[in-house]
Amino acid sequence: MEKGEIRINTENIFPIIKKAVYSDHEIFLRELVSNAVDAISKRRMASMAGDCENCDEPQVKITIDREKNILKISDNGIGMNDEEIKKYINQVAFSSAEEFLTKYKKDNDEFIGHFGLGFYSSFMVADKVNILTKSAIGNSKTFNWSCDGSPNFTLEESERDSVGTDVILHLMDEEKEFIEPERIKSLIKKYCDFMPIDVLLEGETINKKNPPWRKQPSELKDEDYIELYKYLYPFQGDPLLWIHLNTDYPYDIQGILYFPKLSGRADWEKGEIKLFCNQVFVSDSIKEIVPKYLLPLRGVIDSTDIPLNVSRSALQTDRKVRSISSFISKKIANKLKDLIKNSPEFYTEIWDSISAFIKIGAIEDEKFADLVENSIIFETIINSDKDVKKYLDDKSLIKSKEKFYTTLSNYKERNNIVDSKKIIYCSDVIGQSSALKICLSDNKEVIKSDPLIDAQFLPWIENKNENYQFQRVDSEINELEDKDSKEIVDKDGKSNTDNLKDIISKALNNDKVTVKVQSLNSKEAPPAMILLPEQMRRINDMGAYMEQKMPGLPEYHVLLINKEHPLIAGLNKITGNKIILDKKDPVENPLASKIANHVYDMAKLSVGGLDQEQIINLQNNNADLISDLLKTSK
Ligand SMILES: Nc1ncnc2c1ncn2[C@@H]1O[C@H](COP(=O)(O)OP(=O)(O)OP(=O)(O)O)[C@@H](O)[C@H]1O
Repeated sequence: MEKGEIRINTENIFPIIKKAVYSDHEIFLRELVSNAVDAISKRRMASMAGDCENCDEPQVKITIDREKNILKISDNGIGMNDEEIKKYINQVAFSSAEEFLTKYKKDNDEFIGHFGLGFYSSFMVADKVNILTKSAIGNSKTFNWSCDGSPNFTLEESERDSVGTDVILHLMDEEKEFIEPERIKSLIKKYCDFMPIDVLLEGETINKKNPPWRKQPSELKDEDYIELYKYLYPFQGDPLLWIHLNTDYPYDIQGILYFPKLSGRADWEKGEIKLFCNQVFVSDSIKEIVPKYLLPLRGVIDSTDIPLNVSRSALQTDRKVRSISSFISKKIANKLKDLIKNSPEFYTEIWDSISAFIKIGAIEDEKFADLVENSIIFETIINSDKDVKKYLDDKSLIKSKEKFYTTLSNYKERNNIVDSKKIIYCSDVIGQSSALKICLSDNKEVIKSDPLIDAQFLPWIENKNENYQFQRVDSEINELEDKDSKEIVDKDGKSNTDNLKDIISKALNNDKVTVKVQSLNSKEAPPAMILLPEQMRRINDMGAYMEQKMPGLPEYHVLLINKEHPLIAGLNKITGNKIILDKKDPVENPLASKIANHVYDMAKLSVGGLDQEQIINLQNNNADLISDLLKTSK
């Protein structure tokens, strides 16, 4: 058996390291400034252990020499001696981070660089790079390392006034954009804003410092949170609410997440949270750090615990990332709990804007679902004319701007719902108004559902918890029977109800429509209504959803005839003699047939079940019917 060591041909691997690892040329600046910041942290760490002097004023300076086409990044950090240059610079993929952490026994890793590759991104923009460096430790000399992008370097003694490092980039002709102060200024803003250290360009500090998310929430006012949001996301209006993440256990995570005020559809794909590592901007398009349903959130997450890949433009998707992501969703769930408990009115004001996030989150993530169970609310419609005081005093209702809101469990408790009794909901106050009025006059409480998201969310709740059953307000109407109303029975034993059913069924001549006759004692009840039995309607809705169209009126439906209504009573009367006697063809009475069809069309019209052509027909038939009625009323 032969054993050996795999070797890498530097000539071939060098171009890969220089070009392939990083996608964007501009990130060389982020890498070099991060190295400078790390060097300053290392110097501070070493000085605390008494190994060197700390610098008075840590800073990173960027200088441009237009004539010579040189960009210089200088720091007053720890610097390097010749041995360290050979170890950390000449050996690719060798970082000093671990050694520092071990040597100075630091548990919390505050360094940005770990892979030992970042420095080489400078060869994406420069055809020659010099490092002029003087170590802070011992009485070190200054060294000048130079490399033209080939695997060959030179290292010689040199001069530098003080401790620290200059990285000198001789820019390629095609990368001359990086000699423009405005370009560098915008890169400093992008990558160095909120760094703990001043980054100067031509003597002027360019970066914003003191990130608010590093402060204690008690030190910040609402205005501070809003100001940061507006700085990060200009022209976006104020955020709805924010969550200040500020923990060191189990993860070191600082940050502020905002629920934006979204106009139109939420962008569920984009991911606009800015990721920082130790106050150094890493990326604004990292998606894995929050669960997918929270992607429309904005703001900042700053953590050294997030495992970045080499290019720092993506995450290593591992258990830790998943665990951080569920930690963040837990924090959000806790914030919602806190708001509903302590600021219920404010919560109802923002609820419409955040409910889609929360409901989709619950559907997608079981743990989140359990956490937000009692933070999911519905506007609820009650017949407050009857006993306003009772409702106003009811602690299980949230009152806000003349509206009432409830959680589902409170609804159940308030309405004494056990076993088979269902939660009644209304998805369209106008389209379902007849049924809604009847329910309210029967003292039922009706929750308002969102026609889009709840079409998915309510069946999901039923599936998850068999104690919850929902029924749309127009799926069936309880008989509001007038106890005194007497049924007249003819010689064949047929009642008014049977006769009406016969007459109308014959007149409609449509076996997909089930005619049901009931007494609806409510004053609000119309002569007839379309009812859509719950399961039948859901199947229809689902079909429409699959075909991506609006669910229309299902072919199969129930026509509920209210025999208490004067119109129906009248219909009964005019057919009383003729039709019941004439068993062969009960709709021989053309007026009765026209009235029955009119009643049906009006019921369909009120649920939006007539198309344009049918509406025109309705107008013609109406005119016809009224003419007939006028003839008979001479
Ligand atoms: N400005 C500097 N001052 C002092 N040491 C530096 C400086 N720049 C680089 N070094 C040393 O060179 C090493 C390699 O740097 P490089 O940027 O290639 O990788 P890194 O920063 O350690 O890791 P990463 O690839 O994750 O950025 C660093 O770990 C550090 O020891």
